[in-house]
Amino acid sequence: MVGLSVPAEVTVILLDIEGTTTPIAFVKDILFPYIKENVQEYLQTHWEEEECRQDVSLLRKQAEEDAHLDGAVPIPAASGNGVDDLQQMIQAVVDNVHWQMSLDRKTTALKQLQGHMWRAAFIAGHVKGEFFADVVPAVRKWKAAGMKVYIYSSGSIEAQKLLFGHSTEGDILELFDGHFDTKIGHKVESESYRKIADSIGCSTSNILFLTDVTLEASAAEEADVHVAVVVRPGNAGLTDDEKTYYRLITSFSELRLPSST
Ligand SMILES: CSCCC(=O)C(=O)COP(=O)(O)O
Ligand SMILES: [Mg+2]
Repeated sequence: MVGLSVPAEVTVILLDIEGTTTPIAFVKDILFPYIKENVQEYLQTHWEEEECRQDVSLLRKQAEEDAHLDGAVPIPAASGNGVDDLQQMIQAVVDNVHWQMSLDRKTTALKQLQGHMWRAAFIAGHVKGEFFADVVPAVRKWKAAGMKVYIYSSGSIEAQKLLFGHSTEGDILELFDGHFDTKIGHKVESESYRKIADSIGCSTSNILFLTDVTLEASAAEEADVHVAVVVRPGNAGLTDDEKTYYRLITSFSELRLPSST
């Protein structure tokens, strides 16, 4: 039979976003350029607001942790010395954000700011979440079959909700039972998957995780989570060993649930 049989013990499907539900091109060509082009103006406009202050404070803490990295951009503490000081500080934050994005870093600090910046664009309808054509029909089918479906992405939970709540398919947030981001842990660490299972109230072996990134698949597998690697147009290529080792799917429609014929 064509497709991938989902083990009978699986009751939860956990989905990555970029490269799994959503083309990498949408994130890299639409969402990320929006941040790079607008971060300076965003900081100028929102600097005094509490949410923005917290974002900057988290970025500053991250910059301190990153100080040992090649090319790291520090964010000085505020000295309160007037307009020049403020402009220098904003510039440092802009440079830090650009530096982190040039490395496609998945820090909680960067992802939190990005989520806040995308909010206006999604709500105004300037940006709409995009999904591969098989995604929404498959998720509906899984839900009808009694599966729980969760999202686990490096994108902040707030950004995830914007993507699914303001999409080309309308508001499809109701299809998901919950969301996880890097606040629970990084996707390449197996402990994150144990914490996710605890939070859902199931065993790790009840979860099937779908992702495009083999490092994430490997971390999940180490925690006894079932995994399948999703191969989509525009995704990074896999080595021959990875192609042999992992169960691969090119569409969610290839998954065969235990009760499916
Ligand atoms: C609106 S979700 C933003 C996606 C994002 O910022 C990201 O880093 C995606 O990473 P993923 O873990 O989904 O591959
Ligand atoms: Mg991904």
